[in-house]
Amino acid sequence: MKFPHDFLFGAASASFQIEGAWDEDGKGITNWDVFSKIPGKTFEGTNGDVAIDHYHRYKEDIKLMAEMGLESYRFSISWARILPTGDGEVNVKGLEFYNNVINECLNYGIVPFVTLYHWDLPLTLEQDGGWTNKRTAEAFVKYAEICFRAFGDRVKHWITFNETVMFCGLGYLKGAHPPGIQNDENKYFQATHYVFYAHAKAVEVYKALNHYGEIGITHVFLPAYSIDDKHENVLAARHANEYETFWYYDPILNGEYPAYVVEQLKERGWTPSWTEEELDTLKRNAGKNDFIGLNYYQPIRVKKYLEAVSNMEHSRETSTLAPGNPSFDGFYRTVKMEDKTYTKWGWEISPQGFLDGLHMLKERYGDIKMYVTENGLGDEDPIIDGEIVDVPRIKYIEEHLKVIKRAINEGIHLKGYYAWSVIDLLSWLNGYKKQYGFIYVDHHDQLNRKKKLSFHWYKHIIETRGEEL
Ligand SMILES: C[C@@]1(C(=O)O)OC[C@H]2O[C@@H](O)[C@H](O)[C@@H](O)[C@H]2O1
Repeated sequence: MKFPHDFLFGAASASFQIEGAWDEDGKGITNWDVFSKIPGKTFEGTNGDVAIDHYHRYKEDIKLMAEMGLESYRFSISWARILPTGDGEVNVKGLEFYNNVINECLNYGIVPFVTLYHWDLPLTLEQDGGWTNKRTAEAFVKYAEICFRAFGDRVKHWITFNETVMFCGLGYLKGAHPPGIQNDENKYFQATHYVFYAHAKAVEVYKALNHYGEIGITHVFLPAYSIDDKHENVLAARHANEYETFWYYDPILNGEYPAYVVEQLKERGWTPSWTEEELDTLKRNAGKNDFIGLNYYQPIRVKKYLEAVSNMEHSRETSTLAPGNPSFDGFYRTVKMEDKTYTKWGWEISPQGFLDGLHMLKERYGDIKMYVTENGLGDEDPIIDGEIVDVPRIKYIEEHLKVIKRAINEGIHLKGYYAWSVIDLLSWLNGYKKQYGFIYVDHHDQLNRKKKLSFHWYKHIIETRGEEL
């Protein structure tokens, strides 16, 4: 049986990770332009100055996507190319670049699926408190409206934010992302709240424009499962799901925060300084979301943790989501299980964990449309006689597509799959070592592109609409 005719087979990227041209054509400086140049912050000192030079090679890259038969391309816009100072004057050359990318996609019949924020924040806003300052939320809404008006005649699929838990958690708890703050729970929860507020306002603005497209948000999907049936470990899994999933999905889809977390924040003095107007904005716009984007890579296996963790010392290594670390509040820790399989970076490979988690989401949020906006295998791809033979990636994606097809047959409202990533690109914490792409980039030979084995495999899957899976 084939995937439904309206199911989109896609692949994804992000501006900072592919574009380069960090200071070209009027682009403003971003938080990552600065943070990635602080010694020790990134793997082998990699930064986005050149990345894979997509800014100059986007026509070649999109042509390769068309050769793969890609139906949709998810990419992000760099805010600082559009508004170099975050909320000041528009940079026309920034609009021009993304108009060119969008038009190139449409020339090949590739559906553009645009992420407005994938972690690269204009530096002026970061320096003024970043997401802990309401100014940033208001600036985001201005930026979003400029993009809706500039591209909305051709872009009909919009994602406001990518993985809020990552840029807020790594920014204010682990310190592995800008602004590099560790263990500041107040800033962390405040930042997440202003992101949700900015999202709700942007949805309201988009709907008022009557562009007849769709808008949503992309969250990490990290379903937590207890390592066994012990009551304390089952409670630990509930706690993990409340803080890592429901805290993120409830304010978007239900328009209010999960009571379990709100109560505990009150007890611990971590409640954001939210206003009635902000909370009402969440409530008023929750029903206007057209979809939720899920970035699924792995579940987490948790057990109760019994030690105080205040002022833990974090590092890039403890921020890679590999199991073994305690939660920020010390309530649980993740566990590497003997009977599971893991990637080279210690992420569990569990298509079943995804299927079980999808049913958990449907139970809590109903029939909301969902896209898998990221899924893929980070690996060091084997090269045999000059060919990139990334069989593990083919197996990983194949198993997850099989589960997605099964989920659809079990009534889960899934409408598309975007592999991370369309092309090998710069990883925030892993430089160019952790590859995800269908297309190889040769950093030893002028960033030349080369089709991997998975490129030809995914092309076949798209052509046959996954009938054999
Ligand atoms: C942490 C990590 C990784 O490097 O494996 O997770 C998978 C993928 O998620 C994306 O949203 C990030 O933009 C991309 O860089 C990747 O980041």
